[in-house]
Amino acid sequence: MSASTGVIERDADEDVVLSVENVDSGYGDVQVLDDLSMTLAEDEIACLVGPNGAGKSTVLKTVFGMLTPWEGHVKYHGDDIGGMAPEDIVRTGIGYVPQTENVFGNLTIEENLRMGGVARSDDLDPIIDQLYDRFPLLTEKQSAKARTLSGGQRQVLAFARALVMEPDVLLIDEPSAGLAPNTADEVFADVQAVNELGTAILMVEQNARKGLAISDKGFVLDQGTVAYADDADGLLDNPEVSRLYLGG
Ligand SMILES: Nc1ncnc2c1ncn2[C@@H]1O[C@H](COP(=O)(O)OP(=O)(O)OP(=O)(O)O)[C@@H](O)[C@H]1O
Repeated sequence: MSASTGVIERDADEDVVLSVENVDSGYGDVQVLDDLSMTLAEDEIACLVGPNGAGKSTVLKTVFGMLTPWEGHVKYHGDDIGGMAPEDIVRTGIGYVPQTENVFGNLTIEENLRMGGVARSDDLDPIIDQLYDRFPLLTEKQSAKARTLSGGQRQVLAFARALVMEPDVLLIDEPSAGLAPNTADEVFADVQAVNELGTAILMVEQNARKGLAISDKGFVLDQGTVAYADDADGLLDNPEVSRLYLGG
C-alpha cells in the first residue's frame, strides 16, 4: 500500500522539525502503520484525519516513543528518535497530549502544571506564570482539583501541562473528543494560539472538517498509510476526499 495523491511538493530548504519516513509500526505482531511518511515544518499545524482504526493515534504513539518503528525513521530536527523512550523524547522538545487521562484528577491545577515540568531541572515558576497569563481560567482555578474541571477546561490544562516543557512540537490526540461544539471551537482556538506562539502541532482529529479548518496541511490516513496529503484547503476542496472521508 503506498497510494499517494496530491502529495505536497515543498522547498528543499523548508524547516522541517519532524519527519516520519516510511514507517511500519504496530502492536505486538499486529501491523498498523504501513510505509507511512509525513513531515511537519516548524510553524505548522498538521491534521491527521481518516476513518476509525486507520492508525492516526498509532502515528502519535510511534512519534512519542510509546511504540518502536519496525521499519523506517522518525526524525526530529534531522536526528533519528525512533525507539527513544518517551521520557527522553519529552526532553528533546516533543510534547504529547493523549486523548484521555491527560490530567491527574486528584491533583490541583498548580500540581498538574508542576508535574508537567518534572523533566526540567530549572525553576518552573517563570514558565508556569507565563502559562497562567496565557490561560487565565487556570489562574482562577489554580488550587482546584483537576477532576472538578469541565471537559474543555481539562483539555486546556492538558495543553498547558505539556507546554511546561516548552516543546517545539506538540502531538495532540483528538482535542475536541467529547466536547460540545462551542467548547470544541474554544479548544481549537487554543490550539491555534499555541501554534502562533511558536509550537508546531501534529493533531489527530475526528472532526475532520474543523480540524482541517485550523490547520496548514492535512494527511488522510487509510489502513495505516497516507492516502492523501495536501494543504488543508486542498483536502477540504477535494471532492473525492470530501466524499470518502469528510462525510460528503
Ligand atoms: N493497544 C493496542 N493493542 C492492539 N491493537 C491496538 C491497540 N491500540 C490500537 N490498536 C489497533 O490499531 C488499529 C489502529 O488504531 P488507532 O487507535 O491508531 O486508530 P485511529 O485511526 O486513531 O482510530 P480511532 O479514531 O478509532 O481512534 C486499530 O485496529 C486498533 O484496534
